[in-house]
Order: sequence, then structure tokens, then C-alpha cells
Amino acid sequence: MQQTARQTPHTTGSRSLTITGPQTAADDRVLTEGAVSFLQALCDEFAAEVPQLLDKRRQRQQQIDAGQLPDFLDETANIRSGDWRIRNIPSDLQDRRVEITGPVDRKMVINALNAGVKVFMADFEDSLAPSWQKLLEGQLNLQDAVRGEIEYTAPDTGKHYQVNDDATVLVARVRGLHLPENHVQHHGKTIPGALFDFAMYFYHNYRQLLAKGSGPYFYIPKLESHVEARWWAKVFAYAEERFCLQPGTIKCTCLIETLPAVFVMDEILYELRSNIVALNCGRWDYIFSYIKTLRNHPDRILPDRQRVNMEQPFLSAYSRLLIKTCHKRGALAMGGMAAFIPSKDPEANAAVLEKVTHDKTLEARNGHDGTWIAHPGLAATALAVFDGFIGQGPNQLHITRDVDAPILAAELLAPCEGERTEEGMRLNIRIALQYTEAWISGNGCVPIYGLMEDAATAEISRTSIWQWIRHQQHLSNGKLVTKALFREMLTEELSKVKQEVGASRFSQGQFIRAASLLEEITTADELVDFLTLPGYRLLTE
Ligand SMILES: CC(=O)SCCNC(=O)CCNC(=O)[C@H](O)C(C)(C)COP(=O)(O)OP(=O)(O)OC[C@H]1O[C@@H](n2cnc3c(N)ncnc32)[C@H](O)[C@@H]1OP(=O)(O)O
Ligand SMILES: O=CC(=O)O
Ligand SMILES: [Mg+2]
Repeated sequence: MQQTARQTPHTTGSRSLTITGPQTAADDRVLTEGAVSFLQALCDEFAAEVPQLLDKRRQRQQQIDAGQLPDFLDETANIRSGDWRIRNIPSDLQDRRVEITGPVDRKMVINALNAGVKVFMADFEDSLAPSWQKLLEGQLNLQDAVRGEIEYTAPDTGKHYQVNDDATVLVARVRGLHLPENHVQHHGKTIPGALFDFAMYFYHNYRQLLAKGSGPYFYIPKLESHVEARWWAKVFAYAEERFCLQPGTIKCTCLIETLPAVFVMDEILYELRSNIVALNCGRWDYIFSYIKTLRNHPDRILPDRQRVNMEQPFLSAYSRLLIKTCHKRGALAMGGMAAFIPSKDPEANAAVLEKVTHDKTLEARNGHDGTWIAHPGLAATALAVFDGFIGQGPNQLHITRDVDAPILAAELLAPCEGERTEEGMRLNIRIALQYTEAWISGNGCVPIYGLMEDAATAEISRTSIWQWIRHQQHLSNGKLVTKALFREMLTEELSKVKQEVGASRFSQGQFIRAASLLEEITTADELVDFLTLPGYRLLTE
């Protein structure tokens, strides 16, 4: 997409909003007067509250750092024991047995819509490095997809892409509340990226979506409390009122992917009861959040990343509690992502499909109503599993798990057994290095060693090392994990990555810069909240 420096800031009538991003070819269709004035209105109403919500996160973290453990809240016990249900699930969201996810690149959007699954989660979050150009281009791609007008010809191969099946339901995932959008200022302050993504997708598409019997549907990531859910409920109600829509027209699915959020799932459903249709087990961010939230607790250190699978008691408890909570309230309980991606080698691919089948079977047997796949090559496998459990469907809402013993805080927080190995540490370093390099170069999702890596999975790698250093762990071979050991390994693994990717790719890429960022945040005394925050500075400078 063409991009030129913006000569003058794009300002609206009352000039509380200034857009400073470089001009792109998508501006005329995305940054329209109507969309920008809606964004401005949202910022006028809601932007100021976001720093307060983030501050509440910091305050709670201080208590946990001081020794408290997360727990169910006394002050909301009446919500948990109350007899209430969510408003409704529209007919096109009743059956979500397999959802494909992916960034909003034009080709990927078309391929995802052709994957033969129920839903495409179009991602402005974990799998997108949010450069201004990609954001605008992504919004344009979704506008075209909603209107059935999306086509693409690959410049390298000449292959033409178009959508063959318009039955796939579109759900847009907006950025988390922690991520600013540096290219838009409201009264001189950067705005929350989430408001930008929401405003642009909603404004440009709600009429067309409703006209074809669907609606403006969103995935909301990384919530940490029901107070944040309340903020989203206000945003949705405001948008519905402004455009004279029935309350509850906007529908959302919230990812439960932070440790604090698992203790307020009822409360999140309650706050959003007009708009919410489902919760989703965002397992990768959840594991990252377990490390981050319990950073000061030496008895909760995770082993090698490969050991931390959904069969671990703390993750199994999380999946089962999410299902039980959702189904009691009439909401769907979505499973998450197995990060395996297909291999071109048939034998290796058979092993991948077997692992995916195993993972999806566990989810479907627990009672999840659907699951995520990262690649079209996994659609048939995931569908076969969920078809086997759901049949004609549409879902497994009847599985109430009422006979289960209550799931207690101790189970959700249970330490995770397993070794910390030198091989595991070196692998974490190589993954974090390569992912950071991709992200700061503008690519938020990459295949590394047969796995899909995105902003959630890579966070596990880099925070595991931080945690092992912080708590002076010994690896299984007796080596003590120190900053010095990490620096030594970082240098060695950087060379290994150079060998793996080749000298030319290495010199053209940003590996040295990525290594230096990784070195800085892994050896910092305080855990940096998100890799993507310092990453965003590099991406946008
Ligand atoms: C923790 C979480 O948040 S999970 C959710 C966020 N993460 C994601 O959504 C991951 C999405 N997946 C991806 O981005 C990709 O699968 C990757 C980057 C991991 C691998 O992509 P590639 O290297 O292109 O894989 P590969 O070469 O096997 O792709 C084959 C084809 O499938 C397409 N494809 C791969 N993944 C997807 C996808 N998720 N959606 C649509 N199409 C896809 C490719 O575009 C390619 O199409 P082509 O043959 O027409 O060129
Ligand atoms: O967003 C999903 C996750 O696993 O993280
Ligand atoms: Mg996530």
C-alpha cells in the first residue's frame, strides 16, 4: 500500500483529535469524516478512563507482589450466586465449533474466509504488529470482506484470490487496553488502540453486517477485571444509542487470558450481559499472565514451555471452570489455540494432526462449544473432532458440569510440575529473538520450529527466562540461571539463529536490535509488562 508523509494533521471540526500517521492509500475509505468524528466522540467519552483502569491493574499487582494470591472477590459474591443469564446469542453465532484466526492481511483474510469453518476471527491483536499502515490496510480489507468485494492477486506468483464461501461469520479482535495508538492524539494524548480498532470496524461495517443477517461482532482480549468489562459495556451502549440500534446489537466474546480474569468470569459475563455471547480460553496469554501475575512467588515458577499443556492441573481447572461458568449463564465456552501448524513433510504432518486431534478432543470432551485453529490445514482435523461431539449441534450448552466439585482458587493457581532444562532455555531464547525480530519488522505472527508464534506465545518464552533469573533457578544440569548465563547464551543463540536463517536474511533483518531489546527486558529488575510496549516504540520510530 502506498504511504506518504502526512503534510498536515487530520483534525476534526472541534479539533480534539489529531491524526499524525503517514498518509496511506486507505485513508479515503477508513479515515472518513464520519468515522473520525465517531472515534472522537468515543475518545471524549471513554479515553480518560483507560489510564485509570490500567492503574487499577498496577495496584492489584502490587498486592500480589506483596504476597497476596488472586482469589474470588467477596464484594461480588451476589453476582456469582445470582440467577441471571446473558441476553441472547444471535443465530449466526450459535454454532462456532471451529474458528480460524489470523492477521488482517488481504490474502490471509480471503484464505481464512475460504477455510470452511464457522467463524473467522480477524486479528488486530496477538498476531498483528500494529504499524499504522497495516492497521489501515486491515480495516480496508475487512470493509471489502464484509461487502463481498475482496479479491487479491499475489504479485510474486500471479495467483488470484477471491472468496468462494460467504457463510463464514466475521468477528474482529481489537487491541488490548494497554496498547496505545501513537498516530492519533486526543487533546494531545495518544488514544487507546482498542478504541481506534473498534470505532473503525464498527462504523464502516455495522449497517452492511446487519443487512446480511449478521452483526458487529468483536473479540475483546486481555481483560483483567470486570470493571474493564463494564467500560466496554458502556462503549457498546454508547455506540448502539448513537446509531439508533437496539441495545445488545453489538455482540462480543471476551478472552479469559489473564490470571486475574479467571476469578471474575461471572462478573465479566454479568457486566456485559446485554452484549456478550461467549468466553474463550486464551491459553497462551493465560500462561504468560500466570508467570507475570505470580512473578514474585517463588513457589509458582513454570518449567520448560513444552511441559505447560492443557493437561496440567491449573490449565485443566481453568478450562473446566470457564465451561461451567459460561453454560450456567447461557454463554458459549470457546476453547483455544493449539499452536501446531501443518508441515510439508507428510510424516511430520501426521504427527501434527495427531497432536491437534488430541488437544481438540480434550477441549470438546470437557464441554467446549468450539475451538481455534491457526491455519486452514487444520480445519478438517478440528472439525472432525467437534463434529464427533456436537453432531448436528449447534453447541454443547447442555453440558453444565453441575456434578463437578467446585473449582477452588488453589486449583487455578496450582504450581506446574516439570523440568527447566538448558535446551528449554536456549529454545526460549531463540524463539523470543526471532519473534521479536519479526514483530519490530512489522510481522506479528510467524512459524518458528513448527509452531505458530505470536505476541502471546513469545511472551511465555521471554518471561520464563526472566522468572528463572529472578528466582535463581537451577537448570536440570545444575547450572544456575543468572543474568550472566543468559547473556552468554543469548550471544550463542544469536549465532545459531544466524546459521539457521542464513547470513543474507540475518544482515537484512533486525536481529541485533531484537537481541538488544531482549537483553534489556530480560535482565531488567522489574518485569516489563508487555514485550509489545517497547516493541511498539521500535516499530513506530
Ligand atoms: C495466541 C493467539 O492469539 S492465537 C491467534 C492469533 N494467531 C493467529 O491467528 C495465527 C494465524 N496463523 C498465521 O498467521 C500463519 O498460519 C503462520 C504465520 C503461523 C504460518 O503462515 P505461513 O507461513 O504462510 O504458512 P503456510 O506457508 O503453511 O501457509 C499455506 C497457506 O495457508 C495460508 N494460511 C496460513 N495460515 C492462515 C490463517 N491463519 N488464515 C488464513 N490463511 C492462512 C497462507 O496464507 C498460505 O496461503 P497460500 O498458499 O495461498 O499462499
Ligand atoms: O489469544 C489467545 C491466546 O491464547 O493468548
Ligand atoms: Mg491472547
